[in-house]
Amino acid sequence: MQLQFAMDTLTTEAALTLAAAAAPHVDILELGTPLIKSEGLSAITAIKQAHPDKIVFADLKTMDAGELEADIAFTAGADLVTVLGTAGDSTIAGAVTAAKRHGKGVVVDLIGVQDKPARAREAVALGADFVEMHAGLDEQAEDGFTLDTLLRDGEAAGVPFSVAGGLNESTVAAAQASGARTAVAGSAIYGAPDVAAAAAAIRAAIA
Ligand SMILES: O=C(CO)[C@H](O)[C@H](O)COP(=O)(O)O
Repeated sequence: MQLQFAMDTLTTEAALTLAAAAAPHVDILELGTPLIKSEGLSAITAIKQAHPDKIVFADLKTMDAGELEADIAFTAGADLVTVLGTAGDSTIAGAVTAAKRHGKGVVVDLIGVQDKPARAREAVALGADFVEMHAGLDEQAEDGFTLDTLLRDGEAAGVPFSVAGGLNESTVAAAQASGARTAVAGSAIYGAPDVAAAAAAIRAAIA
């Protein structure tokens, strides 16, 4: 199972520090949406140049202009970009067109989608590499949030999926057991006092 580190920070400098600490333990370095909004495409280039051996994931959360937004992120150095599952099919298809031109990939983020298994199948039929079963930071803070629903949706989808929703050392094994191809961990790593140790502990839990 791949481990993806979501760097939800606001400066390229902070992201480079986080990436340097966690890189030995993770497969995918994700530039979180706030980082890309704060620093722009240059942050993607900086992370790819510092870690050419890692898969660089730009969490664009694209909702429109799929081909254009994906194209500029791939040109900047991204290997994977996200498009929202709530976007129209043509937006997903546009991003897939850009991905094919660059030899890169598209992930469809199902944050906020009601019927995640059904939209997951549609996204993969449109050419997405995989989908992200995702409960965002706000949803995680709501009363009654549980990871179980996400994991059940992943199992039901029948297509390749990642899981993101506050995964940590204690819960990541459940994501692996659900059949997820990738576990996404953000706050459990970047919020830890020892970033390298936190990434290593999550890796060890799914080794
Ligand atoms: O995309 C995101 C929020 O929209 C986060 O990067 C994702 O949820 C992973 O972070 P965490 O493990 O803290 O949930």
